[in-house]
Amino acid sequence: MISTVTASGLSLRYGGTPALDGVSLRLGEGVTGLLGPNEAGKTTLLRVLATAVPADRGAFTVLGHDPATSAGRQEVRRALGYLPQTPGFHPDFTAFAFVDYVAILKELTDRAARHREVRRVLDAVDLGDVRGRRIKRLSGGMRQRVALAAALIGDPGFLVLDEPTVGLDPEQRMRFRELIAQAGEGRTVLLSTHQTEDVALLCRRVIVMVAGRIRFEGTPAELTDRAAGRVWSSTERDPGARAGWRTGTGSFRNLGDPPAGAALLEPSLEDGYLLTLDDADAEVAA
Ligand SMILES: Nc1ncnc2c1ncn2[C@@H]1O[C@H](COP(=O)(O)OP(=O)(O)OP(=O)(O)O)[C@@H](O)[C@H]1O
Repeated sequence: MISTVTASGLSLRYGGTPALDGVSLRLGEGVTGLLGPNEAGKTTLLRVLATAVPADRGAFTVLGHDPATSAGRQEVRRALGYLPQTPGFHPDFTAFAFVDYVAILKELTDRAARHREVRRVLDAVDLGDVRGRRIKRLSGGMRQRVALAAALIGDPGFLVLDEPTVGLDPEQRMRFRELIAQAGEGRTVLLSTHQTEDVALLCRRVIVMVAGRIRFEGTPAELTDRAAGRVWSSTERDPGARAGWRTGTGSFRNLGDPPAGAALLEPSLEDGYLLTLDDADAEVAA
């Protein structure tokens, strides 16, 4: 993998709590999923990489630019498209006016060329027909697409997406996944999500963060493999399981170290993720 984004030893404390605790990573082209429980530090990592907040320690580069200097920071921002967790829409703006406003901030000064670019990104997210509609009259899924269009302005080489599929219905989520997969062709995308299906279906690589640290980095198949031979079914809750839940069929799905003769099940990416979190807890407790 050719690295397009590299980070080493990124740390950031809010008061006494480390939100990032020595994060080192390498990203390449394609979509990398960022999974982790609430408060793991995912948003903080994305904000640091998007140069919205500086780290206390550590360094990173984006497409060869080092944001430690103001000239480098400017280049990183030029190369960046950022969809934050809560996009700051002005509800009375039309979709076109909002994306145009972002395009102005991204230094697209020629009006005609800028308007062409705004139409291009709105068409790319299938909002060409409603570009004149006010944002307050758009559905939640459409608003997310407006935010994605804004992030795509200027064809950035590094796209940072913070939980873009939250609150979308399954059909909208599927459509959004397609758009993100398309966006991942030829550029580096870092996608924070709580949806393990998002990662299984569209990510080339996956990072799991727990308590400000990276606990896993690899392919979705490697994360799934962590649960190989560690998922089994039983008719009663297995007290020896690290985690277990009743499924729709009434049987229990158990994770951990199976008893002899257990009925092993095919692992999912979610199983691998849950066991990675549990292994991390065990490590902290040890
Ligand atoms: N601006 C801030 N001021 C103080 N503490 C903060 C701030 N931003 C984040 N934190 C703290 O840093 C830690 C990491 O938060 P962060 O939002 O990065 O986690 P997250 O993994 O994105 O969580 P979620 O999945 O809930 O969005 C948390 O303990 C959070 O309370």
